[in-house]
Amino acid sequence: GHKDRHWSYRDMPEWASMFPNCGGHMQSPINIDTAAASFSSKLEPLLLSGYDVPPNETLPLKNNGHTLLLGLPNKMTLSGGGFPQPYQAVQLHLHWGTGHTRPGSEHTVDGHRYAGEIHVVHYSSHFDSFQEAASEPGGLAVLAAFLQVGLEINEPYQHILKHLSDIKEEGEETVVAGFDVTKLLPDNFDRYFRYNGSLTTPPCYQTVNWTVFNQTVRLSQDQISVLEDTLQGEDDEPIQSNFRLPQSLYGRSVLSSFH
Ligand SMILES: NS(=O)(=O)c1c(F)c(F)c(SCCc2ccc(C(=O)O)cc2)c(F)c1NC1CCCCCCC1
Ligand SMILES: [Zn+2]
Repeated sequence: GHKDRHWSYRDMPEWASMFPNCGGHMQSPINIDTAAASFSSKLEPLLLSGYDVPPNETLPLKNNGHTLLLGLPNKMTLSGGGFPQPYQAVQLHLHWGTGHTRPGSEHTVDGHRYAGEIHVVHYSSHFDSFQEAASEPGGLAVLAAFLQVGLEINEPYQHILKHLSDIKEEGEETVVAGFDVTKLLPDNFDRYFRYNGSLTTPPCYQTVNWTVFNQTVRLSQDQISVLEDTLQGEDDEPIQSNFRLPQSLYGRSVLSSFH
């Protein structure tokens, strides 16, 4: 109910009654209709600096009951990309499906749902904190890339996935050695979709500048299965299909940085 403000993907229809933003008209995720996307020459290549975290530094990795959260140093800066100002990283997390039969990306492209999706969450460097930025339009920026099943093991993802058995239970936390976080993203920073939307879970703040890479990331089937079968959330239920359904555009347009 209202007081405990706790939510789950099962009670997605109730989110708007507990968190008013979730019922707004600029919600995420969305289905990206590639034919309806309009090219914008303002969408220059993304510039990521400070993402190569030295191995002698550690990053916190937490099972927060909804996903795996990797805490990021806010020296990691996102700029270029037609952004009005630079953004600083907060955390990254993943969304996935169930039993490699039901895929779990949040965004879909021409109705296609991918196996999973990575989100790197940032806040505008105009503000001193995530919370402050979260209440301003464009205050937040999330980089999203689709995870697909490929034939090879993805070593950079293994750097995180190898720790999941240590944080099976909700609330458990461990640390991973610093590494180049850009290696979790596609290598083409020039081709992406752009639209204004929201966080995809409560509190659903409608202040997110979304960037969805056109190129996907490939993980092995085993790696996707580790993601789907390891972490447990509330009452030891496995965390699976932790994605929100697509939201209406209500007239919003999706831009693309490429023809
Ligand atoms: N796709 S998304 O970016 O909206 C998103 C999700 F879909 C998410 F599912 C999540 S996880 C749920 C929110 C949450 C819960 C607990 C903790 C903690 O114990 O530290 C942290 C966060 C999640 F953390 C995020 N990103 C968060 C959104 C809400 C809270 C503010 C933190 C940064 C962005
Ligand atoms: Zn997310």
